Amino acid sequence: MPLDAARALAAPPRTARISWAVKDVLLYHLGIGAGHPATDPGELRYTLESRLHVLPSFATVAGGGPPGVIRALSMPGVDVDLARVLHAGQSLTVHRPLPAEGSATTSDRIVAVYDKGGAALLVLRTEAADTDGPLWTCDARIHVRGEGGWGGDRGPSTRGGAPTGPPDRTLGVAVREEQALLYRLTGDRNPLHADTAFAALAGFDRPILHGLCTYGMTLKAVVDTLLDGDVTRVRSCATRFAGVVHPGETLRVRMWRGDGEVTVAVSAVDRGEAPVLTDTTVTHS
Ligand SMILES: CCCCCCC[C@@H](O)CC(=O)SCCNC(=O)CCNC(=O)[C@H](O)C(C)(C)COP(=O)(O)OP(=O)(O)OC[C@H]1O[C@@H](n2cnc3c(N)ncnc32)[C@H](O)[C@@H]1OP(=O)(O)O
Repeated sequence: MPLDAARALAAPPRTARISWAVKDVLLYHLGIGAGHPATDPGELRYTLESRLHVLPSFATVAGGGPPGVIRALSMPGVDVDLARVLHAGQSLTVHRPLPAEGSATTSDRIVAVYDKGGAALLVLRTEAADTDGPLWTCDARIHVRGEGGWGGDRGPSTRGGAPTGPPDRTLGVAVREEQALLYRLTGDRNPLHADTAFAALAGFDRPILHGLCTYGMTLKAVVDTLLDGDVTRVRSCATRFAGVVHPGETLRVRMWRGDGEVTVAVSAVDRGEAPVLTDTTVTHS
């Protein structure tokens, strides 16, 4: 059976040792569009080792990618076809600022399996710690088309939305044509993001962008626009991947300030403002 919810939930956590270097952080920042436009000197904090700050979303790729992507999809009780998988949501809590180089022990396990009828929704939790204590906790929500309908728990029912009032800040963010090809070098080599033939198997007419790439681009937009470029102020970032992003298109990032948090909505400008990220919140100091 490709998906056995009880077995997946009962499986013990998997642990791994990961490490990363300055070069990995620089590559990640390029992968999410840092340095664009190249004329902005502030971008050097993402692209020059002597001024390097680590965007907390680097946690989602530290050590060569989420201890998942393909590995997450082949654990006890989970053996699903990659062409049926979409990233549906992501949350990250950083327990302290990420160092530009380091090593950690990660532990990951499936913490929920929801039966959405036509699909299953898996929640994969990853916790990372080093010798000084916890570093980050991530939850990835993974949508598996065609795997629902076993009569299991449907889970929470949330419909994507955004605040109704005018945003405090709005930013246009260009996604480069080669963005997915660059981003995949950070670890997620899912052919969905590079190979037109594979994208067709998943029901798309061309490769789509990694959800975690849009996630990083959005967090960077918030940090640069509302947090004075200070990556250490970020505490958490949660989002729902409500619609696909195509390399080469322009995104509109709308931000609403709250008390210690920013609510964000991202849409595709040239597709009638189709929602891309909804239910997005960045908490900060
Ligand atoms: C660490 C491991 C990481 C693994 C990553 C995987 C590998 C990567 O390479 C893959 C990718 O990056 S894919 C690219 C990024 N993702 C996308 O582009 C997906 C865009 N979203 C969609 O297409 C649809 O929203 C879609 C298809 C996701 C859902 O659309 P619909 O079927 O129309 O569903 P909808 O009606 O919106 O919702 C159905 C039920 O599911 C719940 N739900 C959906 N997203 C959720 C989320 N993020 N969190 C919680 N619940 C969520 C809905 O609430 C709904 O529940 P119910 O029916 O009970 O109300």
